[in-house]
Amino acid sequence: MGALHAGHLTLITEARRVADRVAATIFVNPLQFAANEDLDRYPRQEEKDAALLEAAGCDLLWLPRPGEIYPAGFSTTVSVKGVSERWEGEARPGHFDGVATVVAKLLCAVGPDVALFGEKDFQQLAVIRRMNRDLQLGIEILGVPTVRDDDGLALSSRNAYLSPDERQRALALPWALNAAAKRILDGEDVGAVLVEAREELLTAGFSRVDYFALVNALSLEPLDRAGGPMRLIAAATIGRTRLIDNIAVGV
Ligand SMILES: Nc1ncnc2c1ncn2[C@@H]1O[C@H](COP(=O)(O)OP(=O)(O)OP(=O)(O)O)[C@@H](O)[C@H]1O
Ligand SMILES: CC(C)(CO)[C@@H](O)C(=O)[O-]
Ligand code: BAL
Repeated sequence: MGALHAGHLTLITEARRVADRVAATIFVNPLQFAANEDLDRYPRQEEKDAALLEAAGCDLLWLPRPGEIYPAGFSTTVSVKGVSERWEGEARPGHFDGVATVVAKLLCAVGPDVALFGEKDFQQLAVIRRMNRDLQLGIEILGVPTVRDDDGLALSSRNAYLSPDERQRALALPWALNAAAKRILDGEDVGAVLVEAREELLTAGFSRVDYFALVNALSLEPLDRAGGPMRLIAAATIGRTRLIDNIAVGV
């Protein structure tokens, strides 16, 4: 969606390692924003982004206009059930329909062999993998580990909304995830760890925690005790900014 940072550029670097030619799209997709969300203020800097992509080794940039993607009369929705329903799906109703619809269109238009997405949007990656399998698009979907600032905050275009004070307080999110992961691996009660993590975020200055959950890393189903491939996922709001983050638990 643009306003590129080192996380996005890592997708290009990784793509270069696995493919001869690399294409990127920048499209702030209206379909995945609810009416009360930040579509209008989402940062846009297309010329700077184009230069960053070129320097990172991207061969082709497609910047579609909304009317190219959604011409008059557009009537199709791609809706992935199951894995999209909880967490972001609950907090942002309709969001994953918007994501799946646009990603299906972008992938069909570009026709890549491989497509790379960031693990920062962990549930989004799971939704796209499911769609790719269900629609038999035959694309190899690769997840790229989250790129963080030196102090641990996951890079996100939305970090630009944070005041210096909020930016400092936002560190509580990766800290709470890391602390909770250690405690779960140490065998502490999962329910108690998750409740305390929410409290830590509220104490640090987050006004709202949409979820702080231990999930199966493949199905995104909630876990009330440790076992199998595990991921901690969280979404919380500080000031006017909603941040998401996640980490692997174990391995
Ligand atoms: N810190 C990061 N590390 C790795 N990949 C990332 C990171 N941030 C975003 N990405 C990936 O880049 C792609 C484009 O994401 P998008 O344009 O929504 O950026 P974003 O920085 O996540 O923005 P926002 O936080 O505002 O949603 C997605 O596949 C996303 O998962
Ligand atoms: C996958 C995506 C490009 C769909 O608009 C967007 O949600 C993103 O950038 O993460
Ligand atoms: N980074 C996922 C896209 C969104 O938040 O709308």
